[in-house]
Amino acid sequence: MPVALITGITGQDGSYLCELLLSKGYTVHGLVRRTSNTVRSRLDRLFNDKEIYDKRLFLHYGDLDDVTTIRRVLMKTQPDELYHLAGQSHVGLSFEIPESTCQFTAMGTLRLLEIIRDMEKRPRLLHISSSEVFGRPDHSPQNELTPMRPVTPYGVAKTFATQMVQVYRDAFDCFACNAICYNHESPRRGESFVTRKITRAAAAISLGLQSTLSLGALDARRDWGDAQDYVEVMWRMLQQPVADDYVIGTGQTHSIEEFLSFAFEHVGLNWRDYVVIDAKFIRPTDVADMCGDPSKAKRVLEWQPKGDCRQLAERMVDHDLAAMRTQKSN
Ligand SMILES: C[C@H]1O[C@H](OP(=O)(O)OP(=O)(O)OC[C@H]2O[C@@H](n3cnc4c(=O)[nH]c(N)nc43)[C@H](O)[C@@H]2O)[C@@H](O)[C@@H](O)C1=O
Repeated sequence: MPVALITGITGQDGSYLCELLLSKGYTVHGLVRRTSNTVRSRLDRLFNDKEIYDKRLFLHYGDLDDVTTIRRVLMKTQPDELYHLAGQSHVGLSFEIPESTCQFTAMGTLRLLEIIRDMEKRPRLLHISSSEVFGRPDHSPQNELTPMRPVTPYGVAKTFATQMVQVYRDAFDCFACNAICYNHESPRRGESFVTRKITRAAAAISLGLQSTLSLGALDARRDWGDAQDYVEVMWRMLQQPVADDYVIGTGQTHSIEEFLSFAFEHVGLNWRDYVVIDAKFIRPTDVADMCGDPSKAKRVLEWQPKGDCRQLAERMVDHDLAAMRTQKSN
């Protein structure tokens, strides 16, 4: 039975990946941060399945800046595959906390690479990189050869981590891959990211629970994919004979205004009646129009991005409506 270790298992991607690996017969270990909040709602379904939780899913406390503990967990679990998804992932927040963003996102990755380098039986490593590494590229769509020119603290931290993965692959022969992911969303998306903020607001406004939605700049365009679809491709990357980097996107972009329309139209409302611009959500620098070229992933990994953005937005609104209705009736 293959063994996987996931950092960031309680997040959107980590929880979907955990489900995918369990469905494929893996034993899954997850690294979780010790906080006073023990609610891990994205994993609830799995915790309630005794067969899985007792025998094939194990959580270990450990922070990315705690090398001793991470080394101990790696030595104890001896994973075949290590999916490194943890880190400070909010771009806007990275302007407020650049040091800790770099500590976790950049240095955290280097620490993992250093431990793997010393291991007798090295796990295959998947590092989740980001389209933010491209910053303001001079061509669109971007692919694996597009130069990295980040413009945000988060983008800089991800660039460091991505390039370290390449260095450890080349210099030390580690099986280490970068999944250069564009935005990917789902009903499990964190509530401070723009898509989920919008779908929750559309649901809440339609139920009379909220009256306005405060946002920052609305002109950016993003290549929004489906998170569940993206974890499948992460797994495929580690099944290849050779480690490599892949751009993971849909090749299509939408503006925030379009996403607003998808979500609000679904509940019969016009977003223009509710959105207010609040300067506190406008970033000092932002990437404008990000579009991924997934040709290599399609060709080598035989992967086809699924779904469209309107359907994704509608699915998220439906989820938020259902959750709010349940809460309201309790
Ligand atoms: C690929 C990349 O994808 C994500 O980063 P992101 O693209 O920054 O995602 P977001 O949802 O925070 O912002 C999208 C856009 O929406 C604008 N925007 C307007 N008003 C609000 C607003 O009120 N909140 C937020 N969050 N954004 C807003 C904001 O300025 C930006 O232009 C992360 O997963 C990251 O980890 C990652 O790797």
